[in-house]
Amino acid sequence: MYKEQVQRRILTVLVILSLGFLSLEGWMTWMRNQSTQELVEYRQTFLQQNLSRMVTRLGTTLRSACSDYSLWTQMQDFSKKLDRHWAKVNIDTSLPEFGITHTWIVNPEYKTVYSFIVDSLPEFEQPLQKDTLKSVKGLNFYQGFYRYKQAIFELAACPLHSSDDYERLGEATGWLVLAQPVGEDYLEQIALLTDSKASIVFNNHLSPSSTINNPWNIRISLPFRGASGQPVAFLTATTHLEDLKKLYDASTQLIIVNGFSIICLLFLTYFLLQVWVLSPLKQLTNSLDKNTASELKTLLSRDDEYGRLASLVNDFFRQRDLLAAEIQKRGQVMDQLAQVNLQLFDNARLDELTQVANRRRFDEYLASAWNSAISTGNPIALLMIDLDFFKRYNDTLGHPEGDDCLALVADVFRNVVKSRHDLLARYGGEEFAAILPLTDEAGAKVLAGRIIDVLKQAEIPHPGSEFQVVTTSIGVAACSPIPHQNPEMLINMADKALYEAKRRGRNGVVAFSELPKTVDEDINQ
Ligand SMILES: Nc1nc2c(ncn2[C@@H]2O[C@H](COP(=O)(O)OP(=O)(O)OP(=O)(O)O)[C@@H](O)[C@H]2O)c(=O)[nH]1
Repeated sequence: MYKEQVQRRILTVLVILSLGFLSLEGWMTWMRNQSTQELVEYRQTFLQQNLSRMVTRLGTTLRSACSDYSLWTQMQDFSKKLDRHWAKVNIDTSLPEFGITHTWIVNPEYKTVYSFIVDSLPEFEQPLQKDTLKSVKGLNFYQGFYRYKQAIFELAACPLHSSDDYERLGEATGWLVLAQPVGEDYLEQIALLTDSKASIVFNNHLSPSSTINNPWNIRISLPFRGASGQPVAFLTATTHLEDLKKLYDASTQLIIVNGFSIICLLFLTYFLLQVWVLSPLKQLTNSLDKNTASELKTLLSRDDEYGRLASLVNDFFRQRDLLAAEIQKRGQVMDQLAQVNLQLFDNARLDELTQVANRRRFDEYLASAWNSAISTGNPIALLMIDLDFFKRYNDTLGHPEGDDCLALVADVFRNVVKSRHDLLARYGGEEFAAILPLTDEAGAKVLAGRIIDVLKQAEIPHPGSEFQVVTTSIGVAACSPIPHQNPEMLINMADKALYEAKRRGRNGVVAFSELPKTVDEDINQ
């Protein structure tokens, strides 16, 4: 089974691209956060610096204004005008691009307020006069006395205008409010003057703070210090970074849309690769796997590289089929040739007249059976079969009849010598031989006797023979050969026995073992 490497590689590339793009997205997000953070910090710093500058300038100017403060006028009007929101005064300064709002907050709990104002306030005993506190160096001041948590405060409020000394801060409108605790008696004096007992709950009090209460709303408070260096008021500025927030949200959206688009793009890429590359590739490999061109049908109609490839594979299959048919045909021819060869081989080892094995086949088979007997230790026997008075047969009946007789006798012998291991051969002329592997002398003698009997029963007429029918004499020899002995020995033994059978009157069987001892010695010499 092969591995689908192409698909795996494409997926790997797509995964790497995804990771790359996601890293890019991460980097973009980080950069966005970083630059936003820098902008926020920049604005914060700017705000802080600006506030510091304002506090310094306001302090200087107020100090100078308060030093000229000599008349208490419009007290009653001011008291009436004050509402409970007086303590929180908005100053719209010149930072429109940042949308900064400043808020002055007076903290009555700071006793130092008094120490700041005391240098510049007139004596309390000084009679208050109307319309004298209208303007001091371009600044209008109002004053009131109020009660807060059992304490009484004197409050000075300074409206801020764009035309005043803070014009460098831009359009500045609102109030600066300062406070100092005062005694009951002082209040009573004022009440007498104003004919009213004013009191107000300082409920809009805010604690000074310097926080960024959310990323898009910076609030900074700076202390407004009195002569002794203690904070007497706080200038609070807030800026709403809506523009930055919009930018931030837009970039977030962009990053999300980008990420989504990239993922969609990668999926689309994979889909297209699947359709254009992998699917036809699979068809091709399937076709080659299944070893058939049937899978190539749809590919063959294409006019691109896959169509060409499919056509080449198709050609390859066709040529392979042709080649296979050719190989099969040649195989058949080879089989036929082998059969002919076998036939030729057999023919070369067949006696034409009698259709039994010829002398060459006899020699080959005897050698092979002999070696096999040596290696297995089994016995092997040999019959030498010689027709009796055959010269006379030829002489009386003619040579052609002699041939027919030999063929007839061979048929008779073949019916007797028919064991799978035995071989009947024409040894030469009118002499036959039978090689009998795995047979000892006794067994061989039995078979030889049967040959004699069957031939006699065949009753082939032989006018020249004293038996009147064709008969044969058989010499039998058998042994269990050992290495270095050769089959000629067995032939000689059978020959000797045959000679003895002839000598004893023919038409009979003589075994080599029946011969006198001297013959045996001759053979072994
Ligand atoms: N027709 C024919 N005769 C053959 C053939 N081969 C050998 N002969 C004859 O067989 C005869 C053998 O004669 P001999 O060797 O004298 O032996 P015999 O006449 O059979 O006498 P004994 O063997 O002693 O019984 C010869 O006359 C050969 O010509 C053959 O193929 N065809």
